[in-house]
Amino acid sequence: MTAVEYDVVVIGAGPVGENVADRVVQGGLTAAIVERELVGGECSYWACMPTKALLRSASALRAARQLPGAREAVTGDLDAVAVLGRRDSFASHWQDDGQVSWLDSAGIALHRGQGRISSPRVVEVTGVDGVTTRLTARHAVVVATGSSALLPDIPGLREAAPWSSREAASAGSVPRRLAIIGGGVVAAEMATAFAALGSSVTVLARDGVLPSVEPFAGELVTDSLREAGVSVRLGAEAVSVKRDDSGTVHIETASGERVEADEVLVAVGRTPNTQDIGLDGVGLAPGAWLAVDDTLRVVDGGGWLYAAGDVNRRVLLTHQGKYQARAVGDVIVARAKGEKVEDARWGRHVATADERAVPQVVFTDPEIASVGLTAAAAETAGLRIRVVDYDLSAVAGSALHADGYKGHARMVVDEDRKVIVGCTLAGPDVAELIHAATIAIVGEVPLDRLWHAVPAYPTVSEVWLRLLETYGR
Ligand SMILES: Cc1cc2nc3c(=O)[nH]c(=O)nc-3n(C[C@H](O)[C@H](O)[C@H](O)COP(=O)(O)OP(=O)(O)OC[C@H]3O[C@@H](n4cnc5c(N)ncnc54)[C@H](O)[C@@H]3O)c2cc1C
Ligand SMILES: NC(=O)c1ccc[n+]([C@@H]2O[C@H](COP(=O)([O-])OP(=O)(O)OC[C@H]3O[C@@H](n4cnc5c(N)ncnc54)[C@H](O)[C@@H]3O)[C@@H](O)[C@H]2O)c1
Repeated sequence: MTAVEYDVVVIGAGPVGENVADRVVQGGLTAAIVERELVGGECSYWACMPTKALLRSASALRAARQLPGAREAVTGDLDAVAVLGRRDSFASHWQDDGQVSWLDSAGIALHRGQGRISSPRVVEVTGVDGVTTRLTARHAVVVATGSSALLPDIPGLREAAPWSSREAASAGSVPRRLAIIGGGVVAAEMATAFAALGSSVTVLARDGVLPSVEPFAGELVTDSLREAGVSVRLGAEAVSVKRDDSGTVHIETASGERVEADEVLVAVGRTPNTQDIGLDGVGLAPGAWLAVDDTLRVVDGGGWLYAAGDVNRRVLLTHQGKYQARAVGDVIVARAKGEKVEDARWGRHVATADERAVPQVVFTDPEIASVGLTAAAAETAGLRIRVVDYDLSAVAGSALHADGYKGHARMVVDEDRKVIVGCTLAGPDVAELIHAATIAIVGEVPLDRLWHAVPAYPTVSEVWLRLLETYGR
């Protein structure tokens, strides 16, 4: 067995692992990264990038159709083959050469294969050829193995060969009929995409559509999916699934409804990739999410084991995982060099924004851009809040942006501190607006001062002025 020593060994070369390794190398340490599939991870090939590529052309087409003059210039329907082709290039045709070159240029050593922790600070990598390499980390091992789609225990589901988000994101053709089990982010985005691409889509949304965002946002998306011809069945729970000999999938719900489809996509959440990474050898439970302390060190992990990104379950989003990666990389370097660890709230070595300042954009029609707490979450957290709502279509910039612009904005104010703790914007092209709210929340900018942040006229951002006026001075 070959044996190599590095300062830091990272398991998983998704966006998070790559950023951890880069950060420690920039800090003057050596790093190796272990990857069993493609360097770049879920986000690059089966999640963020391909799904957003699937959605973007339809969104541009909708925008053109909402404008007289442009509408008349649109002479055909969405070209599904061209959309899938553009998606292929955004997934780099499922080749990772570009990312491997980047690792090289960043000075990070790549070991391909399944990584398993065999003893403290030791990772064994088994390649496809069965050859094992032993990597010893002088300072730290970082688990950045991400998550996989969860398959619920519904009779017949596994045998029916369902799609997970991977098959949806990388689909080579558009099924005539697509059924989706789940109503969360993946379900809402993929229903939007495949309906636009020409599928007849049915969504079985047991717990509602986008139940974790403000209720008005989920309602707007539900209405618009229905307008696009999607059958959205709220409260419907799939209880049995069967694929017959002709390939048709039959789904039965708890209330006895029956749905037929050519493919069924299961989108009911994620499970951590920790089943086969050697956790039992260091006294941790295989298959469990990895709990971490404020500096992202694994609880009961001996002090040398860290976990960042999806696998620690703090936030299952690329940008937030990369934010954690910067903190982890820096804290490993600080500890290795005996430097001061800055672990107070908002310190350099902690990911404080994970708690209450996480932005997310759901690329549905309308887009849902949110950051921080919903009104319900703020109340559950015991905050004394005031909810400020504004009709986004009443803003001059929105009316100009598209005829019949439909949208809504909500700001949640902590009345004791007079700062914003949450914001949700629902409307066409609101994605780029949310960073202003993120800054206000992270910066804890007092409302009195926000009055002096004047949005340009006539932009959709003027909703900020309207929200403040509605709140009152
Ligand atoms: C359909 C879909 C769409 C999404 N869209 C967005 C979006 O628009 N914006 C957003 O912010 N987030 C989005 N997400 C979430 C985002 O994809 C994840 O939060 C992100 O990929 C997490 O990054 P990660 O590095 O933690 O894990 P991953 O990207 O899962 O990478 C982990 C890597 O570790 C490797 N690995 C695992 N175990 C081992 C092992 N034992 N040995 C070696 N290698 C191993 C895997 O092969 C993988 O390459 C989406 C998710 C899905 C499912
Ligand atoms: N644009 C984005 O930022 C984006 C896009 C896609 C995915 N993601 C990330 O990927 C993660 C996974 O997305 P997801 O949609 O799979 O999970 P999710 O947690 O967003 O939604 C899963 C939904 O399935 C429901 N559910 C759970 N078990 C069920 C069952 N047995 N039957 C029916 N419904 C059930 C849940 O109530 C929930 O609403 C999310 O956490 C999200 O952060 C982000």
